[in-house]
Amino acid sequence: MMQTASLSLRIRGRLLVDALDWQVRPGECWCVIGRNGAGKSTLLRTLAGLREPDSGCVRVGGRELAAWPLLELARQRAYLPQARNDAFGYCAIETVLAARHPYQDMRYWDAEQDHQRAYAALRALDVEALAQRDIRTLSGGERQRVAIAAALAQDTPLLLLDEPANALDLAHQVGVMELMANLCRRDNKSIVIVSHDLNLAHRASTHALLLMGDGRWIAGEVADAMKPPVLSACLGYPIETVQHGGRTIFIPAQRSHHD
Ligand SMILES: Nc1ncnc2c1ncn2[C@@H]1O[C@H](COP(=O)(O)OP(=O)(O)OP(=O)(O)O)[C@@H](O)[C@H]1O
Repeated sequence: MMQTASLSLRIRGRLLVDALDWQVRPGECWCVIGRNGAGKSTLLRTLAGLREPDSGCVRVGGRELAAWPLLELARQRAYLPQARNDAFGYCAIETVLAARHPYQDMRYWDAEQDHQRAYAALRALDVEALAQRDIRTLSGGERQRVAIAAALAQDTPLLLLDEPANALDLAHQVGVMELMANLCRRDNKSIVIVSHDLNLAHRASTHALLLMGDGRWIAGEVADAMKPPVLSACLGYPIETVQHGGRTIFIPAQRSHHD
């Protein structure tokens, strides 16, 4: 369970998020939606504990972020940043094994289990065959999948993912989002995903948090929060939905030539 209480975020005097009171419960998959610069990545970094709130607080498991010893916090939440500088000369399996570090001081744990978890994560992201490859020789999408595998291998109840489907081909975009939805449903994980793809987000999420860019925010179940009028206001472009095969598809409205 993750909670924010009166969380406000500011950058250079600009209010990004104003007094956010929000709860992410086990089994919930939240997508975070907003325009470029609305504050999505800033929010995720704050939730991960990598940035101080400007006011208010973030609690994980009922305890304020700052009160968690780092190693213990690393067993609570995994964070996939939007951009990475992949380390020099490491192969894929080593980067995923590094995510097991928070468990290595635990006596009941052994290296064999770490290997199993790491390989299972690579398998879940369809990159097991690349385990021995130098990270820098991987394609952008392959590297992104290895990074997601590392977040998964960290084996935390809370996952914070900044645009995980970035650079992925269509099949892997769908696959990754389905994997996340399943982790919520099956394993009761809490997941927060920043996404610019409304259709992918809608398909995988139970809830949505809309950042309006001026501090205002809207949080709720997808059926309520992802309605065209609010989404259009949030993204600054008219959005329509069509129903297709029982699914809701979001499309940018056609503007006439006279607009
Ligand atoms: N270190 C920084 N110094 C100055 N301004 C910053 C810094 N980090 C972020 N910003 C600004 O804060 C705002 C929010 O940035 P943020 O990365 O959170 O947006 P975002 O919603 O994730 O955008 P995008 O959709 O482009 O990823 C932007 O206007 C950005 O330029």
